[in-house]
Amino acid sequence: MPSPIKHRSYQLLPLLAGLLGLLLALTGTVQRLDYWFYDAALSRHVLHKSADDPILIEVDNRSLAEMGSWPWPRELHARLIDQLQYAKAVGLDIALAESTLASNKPDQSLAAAIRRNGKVVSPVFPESAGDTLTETRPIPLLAAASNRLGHTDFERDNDGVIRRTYLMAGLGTPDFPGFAKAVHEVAQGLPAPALKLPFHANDESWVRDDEVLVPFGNGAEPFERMSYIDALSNAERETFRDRIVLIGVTAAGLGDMHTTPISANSAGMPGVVINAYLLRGLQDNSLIRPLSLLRQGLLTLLLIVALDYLLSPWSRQRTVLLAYPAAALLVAVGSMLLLNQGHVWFAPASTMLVLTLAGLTRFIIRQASLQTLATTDGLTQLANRRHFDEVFIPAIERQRNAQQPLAFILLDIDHFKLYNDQYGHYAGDVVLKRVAHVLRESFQRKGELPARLGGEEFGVLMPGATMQDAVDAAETFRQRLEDLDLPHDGSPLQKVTCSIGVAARIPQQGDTAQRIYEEADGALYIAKRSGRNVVSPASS
Ligand SMILES: Nc1nc2c(ncn2[C@@H]2O[C@H](COP(=O)(O)OP(=O)(O)OP(=O)(O)O)[C@@H](O)[C@H]2O)c(=O)[nH]1
Repeated sequence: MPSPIKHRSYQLLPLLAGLLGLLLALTGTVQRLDYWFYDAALSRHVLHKSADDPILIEVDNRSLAEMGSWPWPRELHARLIDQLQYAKAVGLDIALAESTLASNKPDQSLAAAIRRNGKVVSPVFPESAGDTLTETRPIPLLAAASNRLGHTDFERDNDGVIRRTYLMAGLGTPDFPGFAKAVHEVAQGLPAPALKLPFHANDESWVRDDEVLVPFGNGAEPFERMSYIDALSNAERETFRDRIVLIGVTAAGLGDMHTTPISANSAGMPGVVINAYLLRGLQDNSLIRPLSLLRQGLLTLLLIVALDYLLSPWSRQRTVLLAYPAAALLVAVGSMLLLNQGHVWFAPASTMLVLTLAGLTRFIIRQASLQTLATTDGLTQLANRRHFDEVFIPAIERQRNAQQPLAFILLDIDHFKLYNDQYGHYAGDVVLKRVAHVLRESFQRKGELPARLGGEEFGVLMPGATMQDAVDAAETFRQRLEDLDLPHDGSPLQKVTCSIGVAARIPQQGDTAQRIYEEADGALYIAKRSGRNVVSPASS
């Protein structure tokens, strides 16, 4: 069926837009955008100091310079732990996974200090040993003396930056609290849990649960730091009263250093500092929770439905084109506000992408349907006069340049006024639709364009057709219409028929649409005069 719409390719655009979206999602571009938004939002988040903030005792370069190279004797750690007897909780974020070789006296003295203190949390983390994944814990003596163990596992995002961790994790089952959570539990006075047996497994993986984003902030670090060597001084004992203390390695090159959103351009952030931020988040309830994919998807859907509702059909195309990207921008701003005010992370990039694509799709579909409306006759769905002229005029030019023929068929229903008078206007409309249907069926070749030119007058453009071709095609159509036997009492044949005039030739200089139309109209007039229901070729 010849289409009255010129740009059917419009309808492919939503598909292409969808594919582009998929590509952006698959190549990780969307995720990178989310990271960018997240980091930008965090950089607007300023943290303020509070009395509950942990104190960090750091194995820093100064302590190393004064106390000798690492590892230090365990008796030294025992001394420090004794210094912290009045602390609310102590996170000993130092790997003590190997026994001292010479004798186990140092281990015993550290274990005794840990036990005396009673509020020490020690670290556990996953490590692969060949094909096997193991939990690396402090040696059993120290693990047993600790109040509890906490895992120090952070998740590295695709761009290598640490933004999130899990409050629970473990081999096979996630039953170790995160290190900061464990320290927080001790500070809250929760009873020490029973120590689980070490777990080694070939087929178990490290399982994570309860995802949170670390509430890093911009500006000055909100917690105090103290060199290990200073913390050993008796004068400092009172400093730690009722405080949460984290002990860890911060000297460059010695401990674990991680890239974080606020340390991306510097040397990295020691694990113990990340834990301090986490602990702070736990203390003042400012841990950031990511919105689940399901909720995020539902919210996106809701947004699209709401926008669709607001942009009801009468809104202007420009509004549609601008509204969706504007909504996408609002989503970005909203997600930043939600992060800073509500401590919830709504990763905006995919929603923004979906909104933009939805807007583009809606715009394209509306554009296509507007074009259909502008080029189609509402009653018969054939091309309208305007569209017919748009095609007719350049076709004349083209055929003239190519020295190829062109035919124009003009047809008019016979005694249609009588039909309307007798059967009513509505029945007349039905006849017009039937005629249009037969026309569509009769002129299906490439380039042929049947159209309703007005009232009960139809035209067909046949580029490439000679007079003989066009007269034959017109005759076939005339016969088909007659064969429909649509009753028409006012007609001598008692059925609906039409008269047809045909103009056809290789267009010459000076040939215009008007001239060709008038020729066909003259032939149609002769057809009417000669008794109707005939095809009459124009004599040019
Ligand atoms: N039902 C209906 N009738 C229409 C429509 N457009 C035009 N007409 C009618 O078509 C009729 C055309 O009548 P005329 O031009 O006098 O010609 P005719 O009665 O067909 O007579 P001949 O053409 O000489 O055979 C008029 O009665 C118009 O009202 C339409 O959209 N629907």
